[in-house]
Amino acid sequence: MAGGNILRRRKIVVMGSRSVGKSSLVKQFIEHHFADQYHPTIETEFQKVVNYRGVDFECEIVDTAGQDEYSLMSSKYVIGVHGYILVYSVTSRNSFNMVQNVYNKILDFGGTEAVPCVIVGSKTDLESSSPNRQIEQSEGEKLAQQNHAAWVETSAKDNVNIAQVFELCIAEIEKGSDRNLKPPASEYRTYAFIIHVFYGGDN
Ligand SMILES: Nc1nc2c(ncn2[C@@H]2O[C@H](COP(=O)(O)OP(=O)(O)OP(=O)(O)O)[C@@H](O)[C@H]2O)c(=O)[nH]1
Repeated sequence: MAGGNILRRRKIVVMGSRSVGKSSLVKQFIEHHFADQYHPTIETEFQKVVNYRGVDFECEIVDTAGQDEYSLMSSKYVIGVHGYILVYSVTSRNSFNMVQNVYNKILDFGGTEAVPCVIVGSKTDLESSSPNRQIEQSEGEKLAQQNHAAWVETSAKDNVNIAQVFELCIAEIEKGSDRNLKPPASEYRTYAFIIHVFYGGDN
């Protein structure tokens, strides 16, 4: 391998309510542009190499369609995923509440107590115009602390803190590898199956 570098692959899923600016965040990061028009996302995957502390991480970034309280968690957003970016708009209380809802569903589905995560308050450029800010910075920080997550506010329109979101996510993922977290339930099931096959399950 050139220069002895190991390319580390990391899968990151971007979730949150509809229209909070998930696609705009990802597109600003990958393609360096912002569009005012709203086109609801189906689901899109992007690849980008993120350098964090001198190490290259090949990131697969999944931009999801947006969730509401009735959305069911899918295994494709849990199995093989290393970290999450959970987005709310600072102009929407509903979207802020949805972050905890989505985070809880991820934990329930994975059977784990925490996942590497960055909580993002988007659209800060709108705070001085209409609609005004509904979520104070202190509320965002508190939510992140309660969930052992990182937190940052962004504007995709003004390109504020966009790259930081992805660097923070890698940082949380790397921190997570030291946290000695309980493996997800799906892994327990795999271990149980292997033990059953190799050592017999009749005793
Ligand atoms: N002013 C401002 N508008 C933004 C910002 N980010 C996104 N928007 C606008 O908000 C609308 C929704 O943005 P999207 O990026 O499509 O939101 P999304 O979360 O991907 O939406 P879904 O695909 O429905 O989940 C669009 O009209 C964007 O132009 C921002 O930082 N500032």
